[in-house]
Amino acid sequence: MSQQINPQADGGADTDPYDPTASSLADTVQDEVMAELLSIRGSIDNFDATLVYLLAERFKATQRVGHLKAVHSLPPSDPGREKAQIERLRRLAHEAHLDPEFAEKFMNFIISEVIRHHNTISATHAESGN
Ligand SMILES: O=C(O)C(=O)C[C@]1(C(=O)O)C=C[C@@H](O)C=C1
Repeated sequence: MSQQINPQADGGADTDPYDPTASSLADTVQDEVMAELLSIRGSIDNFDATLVYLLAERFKATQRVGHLKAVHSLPPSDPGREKAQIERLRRLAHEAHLDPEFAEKFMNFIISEVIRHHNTISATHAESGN
């Protein structure tokens, strides 16, 4: 349960400097409490790794959109699409008992980064003379 997903992500080399037991609490917490904390943290580590892989895949897809938009001289942002995405994600968040305000802020944070990437791709494309 507390095992990492994809423990061979470094190609199998035994060089991962990550210490899943790193903590500033060791001296202040009972052993049993620390054991339970570490067990829960094992799950948190797996969720965080999954989030990173999910975000990497999402950014791969949006990079493709960025190239398509640059080639066809389309604007980086699409407010109509964003409005629909945010409304949908707020609904999903509500169903999932996640704070819809947080879901919206998180989505807007990601989209603003995507638009920054789109602008970079567009500028590079323009420099290369279309
Ligand atoms: O679908 C697009 O047109 C995108 O550029 C992707 C994306 C997104 O990250 O989902 C980003 C910017 C747009 O304003 C809308 C959506």
